[in-house]
Amino acid sequence: MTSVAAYAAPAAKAPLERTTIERRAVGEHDVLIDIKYAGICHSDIHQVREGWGEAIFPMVPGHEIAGVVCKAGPGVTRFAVGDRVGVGCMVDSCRECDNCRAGLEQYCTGGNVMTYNGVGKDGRPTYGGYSEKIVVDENFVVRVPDGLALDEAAPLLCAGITTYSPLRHWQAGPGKKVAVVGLGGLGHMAVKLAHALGAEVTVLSQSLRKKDDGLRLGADHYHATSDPETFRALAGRFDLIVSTVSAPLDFGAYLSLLRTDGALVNVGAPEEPVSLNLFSVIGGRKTLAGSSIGGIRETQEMLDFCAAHGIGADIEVIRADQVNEAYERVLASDVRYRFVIDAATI
Ligand SMILES: NC(=O)c1ccc[n+]([C@@H]2O[C@H](COP(=O)([O-])OP(=O)(O)OC[C@H]3O[C@@H](n4cnc5c(N)ncnc54)[C@H](O)[C@@H]3O)[C@@H](O)[C@H]2O)c1
Ligand SMILES: [Zn+2]
Repeated sequence: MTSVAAYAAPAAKAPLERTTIERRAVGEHDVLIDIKYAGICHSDIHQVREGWGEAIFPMVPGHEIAGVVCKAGPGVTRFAVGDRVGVGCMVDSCRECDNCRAGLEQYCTGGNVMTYNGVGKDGRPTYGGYSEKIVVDENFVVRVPDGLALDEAAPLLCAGITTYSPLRHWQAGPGKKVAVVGLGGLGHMAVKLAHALGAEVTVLSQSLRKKDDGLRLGADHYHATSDPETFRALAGRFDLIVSTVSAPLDFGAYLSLLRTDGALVNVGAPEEPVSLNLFSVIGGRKTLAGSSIGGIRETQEMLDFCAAHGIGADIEVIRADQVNEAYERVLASDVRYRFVIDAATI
């Protein structure tokens, strides 16, 4: 066991504070990662506040981890000391179910191990990326390509893969009209990725406040959802809508923007249920779907795609002692577009 410094919430809704946690000894197939940067995802805030239900405390959040391998177990074959690597939302899975075998570890039916707020195969709680070091099985570690800076790469490990996976699955590309709802951490990555995949991209944001940013990120069009005219003008327009909003939405209104056979894929994870008049999917044979992060193989594919297209996240690097303030700013939609903790300040 190794003691490392970390930022943890001691109880639900409590501010995060500096503390010390134990990391397991580096096993046969493990790597020890010197964490350089950890992104702040809205999911961290949902969980620290127990918005998704009972959670495990103390909680060290953080599932957008970028760092450098500083030790490798004797059985490690894919990584060596000095390699630049990333870890996302999962650190293990059953590895035997159909989904794991298909590279869809995020849909593991045997129980996967989340990077934090989970229980590891050793029976101990898992602690995430707001810490100096982490020990992870090499099968749940991905390589950060040389062209990507580690600070801009960290958010790709969740915000990047969560938007890349549905864009690929629903075949965003040339000739497709894609809308992105919400321009936060996930939303700004969805815009960059959909644009790089060749789709025509529209941002649907509450106001026009971030319009210049949206166009710079790669959007072709930008509309305010607070303006009822938006829903009249864009009715029946899109092949695919990706909603990244962290609060409940009127999905019926957004479904009306799809063309026949279009799909609205929700990746936002609001704390409250939503209701829907099912006539919104019956007319036009529409799909309302969800999607969770992405598998390990697809996460590597996404990082390679980002490196090939020069895509990183737009970030604001902060000191670890600014984390509570950053949470308030995320909740107030005051982030452009991801806070990233400099782990050297932990
Ligand atoms: N499905 C997954 O695998 C997965 C992965 C990561 C995050 N999430 C969830 O996705 C959500 C977004 O995460 P994030 O880190 O991007 O959060 P964020 O706070 O950075 O972004 C959310 C954005 O939605 C905007 N918004 C809020 N209400 C809106 C509305 N009515 N219309 C349009 N925009 C609105 C906010 O202003 C903000 O820009 C969270 O609920 C998070 O838990 C899901
Ligand atoms: Zn996340």
